[in-house]
Amino acid sequence: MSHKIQTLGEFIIENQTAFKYSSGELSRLINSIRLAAKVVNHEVNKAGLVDIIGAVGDTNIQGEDQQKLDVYANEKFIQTLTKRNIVCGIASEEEDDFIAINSQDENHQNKYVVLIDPLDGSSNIDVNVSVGTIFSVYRRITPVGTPVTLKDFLQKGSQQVAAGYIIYGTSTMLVYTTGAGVNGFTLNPAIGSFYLSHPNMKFPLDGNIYSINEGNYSHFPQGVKSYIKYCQEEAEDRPYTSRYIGSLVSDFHRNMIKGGIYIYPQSSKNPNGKLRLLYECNPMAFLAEQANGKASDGFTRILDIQPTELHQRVPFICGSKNMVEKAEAFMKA
Ligand SMILES: O=P(O)(O)OC[C@H]1O[C@](O)(COP(=O)(O)O)[C@@H](O)[C@@H]1O
Ligand SMILES: [Mg+2]
Ligand SMILES: [Mg+2]
Repeated sequence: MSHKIQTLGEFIIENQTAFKYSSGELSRLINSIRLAAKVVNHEVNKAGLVDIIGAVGDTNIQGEDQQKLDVYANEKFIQTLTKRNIVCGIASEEEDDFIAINSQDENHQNKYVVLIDPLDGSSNIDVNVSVGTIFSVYRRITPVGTPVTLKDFLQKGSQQVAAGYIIYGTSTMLVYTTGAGVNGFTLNPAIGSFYLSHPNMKFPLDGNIYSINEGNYSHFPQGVKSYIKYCQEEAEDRPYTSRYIGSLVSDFHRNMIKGGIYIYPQSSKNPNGKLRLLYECNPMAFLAEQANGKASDGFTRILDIQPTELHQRVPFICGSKNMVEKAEAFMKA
């Protein structure tokens, strides 16, 4: 008889006590994200058949054209978390400001805030290339019983209690950590359940895949240019392979499985880089470190950066530890 493959629901319950604040609340929160992921996955999978591709005609606070799927995913995650009375606040790439969620009994008993990138890789939606959702969870720092404040969201990444992503690709997976390693679950669309397909995921210490948008090469700092040259010409363990999907979640996922490095540096065009610290870099950095990888802005550990704004951007280097340290050495040279 083949061995039982654990479902995500079973895994959440069985690992609840491993979590130092375990009261079942975080488990209910992850379960809500699981539900919203299935709803969004259903729409992503038929993008092209239904009127869900293309822009809505509005721009978000990032100055980006909001895609219909950005808005749809944003609504579904916020609705699902709000209706389940599980969080006291939500911040999203698609929302100008954070949303305070008052628990039905108006005494603000919920302890967690969630930060999301509802649809990551928006430029790939219309061309049928894998996209994702990214989430980050913190315990509030303001007293329970009082309205949530910006302070509850501007916590260092090292304070995260959970983080993860959903990748809508050749298969749909939910990958997350609560600080006890990283586990990946694949959705069986026929049954509608996520199964533990990738237990205890780890970045290989080394790899030969580098992911960076070389189209911006001329705008990069010298250190980044030198690292790209190193990957192309000088690395002893060549050949290196350049792979860039243009969806952070997908590039990260591949690099975690195969070994590799993802870089979105500062440039003369984007002095602080492009990616958002709170709902892109912090959750991916927490996952990377929990999977033996590393993440920095070239100089400082991402999880040690003190956030100052909800939508602030930071340069981002993330992946196999030895490769990140090599790139950092070029940045510091
Ligand atoms: O097209 P560029 O400049 O290379 O940027 C691609 C990067 O931007 C992103 O699409 C930003 O995320 P959003 O799609 O959520 O805005 C990342 O997923 C991706 O790695
Ligand atoms: Mg994104
Ligand atoms: Mg997005």
